[in-house]
Amino acid sequence: MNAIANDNLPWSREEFEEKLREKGKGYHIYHPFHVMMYEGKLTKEQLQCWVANRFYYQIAIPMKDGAILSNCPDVEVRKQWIVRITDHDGVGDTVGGIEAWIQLGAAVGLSREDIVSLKMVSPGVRFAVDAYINFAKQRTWQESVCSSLTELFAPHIHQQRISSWPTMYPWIKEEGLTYFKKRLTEARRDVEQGLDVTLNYFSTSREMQMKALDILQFKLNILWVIADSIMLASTLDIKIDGKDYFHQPVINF
Ligand SMILES: O=C(O)c1cc(C(=O)O)c2c(n1)C(=O)C(=O)c1cc(C(=O)O)[nH]c1-2
Repeated sequence: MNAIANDNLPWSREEFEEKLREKGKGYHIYHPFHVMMYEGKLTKEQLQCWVANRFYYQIAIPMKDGAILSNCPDVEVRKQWIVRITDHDGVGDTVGGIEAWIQLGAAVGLSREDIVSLKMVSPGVRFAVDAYINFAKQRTWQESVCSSLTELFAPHIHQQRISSWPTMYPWIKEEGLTYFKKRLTEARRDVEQGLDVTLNYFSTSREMQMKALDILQFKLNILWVIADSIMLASTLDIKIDGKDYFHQPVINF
């Protein structure tokens, strides 16, 4: 077998997983805004801006997972996947991730209304998050499952916040960390399922494996653009007619 032919063979399951994990080099943990957050360099207003904007991602996740379920004919996959929705929405009296995120808002000094009104959400964040939901609506369920694999890298960023915030931002109330503590275990469980589906479905050819890497890159880009938009919205104080430029309603020309 010559070298060219070898290039076209699918990677082994282990090699493929390694390639997916290598994508972690582009995770938003390395975005300047998240680096500043970890290093304690954000102001209270910047952290509030991040919490209010990220809420738009939080409420999108169950809708994205609902879209995956609607495209998935496999009962066994659905039985596991549905837990992702209740993780965020809650079940009965058990508080879910969305409510925990509102509590994070309170811990950084935002009211419930500040958060749920979405009035602080920048257009760039809306655009990026909506692209994630649309991807899940339009693509096969396996491709959408693959796009969730940024969660491979999420426990690291959650752990960073749990470790650094008490020292770097002592003014944040302790309940603010509840969401991240909750996600540590949930994300590890989610990743096992997502990785298993991806390694099975995309392993039929090198071309399919490359497609999976592209999908993961698409999702990394979404997270990166969310951080870009939040950084811009929270760093620049641009006013037009006395109103914040980033929160302008529709402008009619
Ligand atoms: O705080 C973060 O940096 C971060 C990143 C990600 C991610 O990597 O997509 C998720 C979360 N948090 C998260 O809390 C969460 O519930 C979640 C679900 C998903 C997904 O794609 O289904 N990603 C993430």
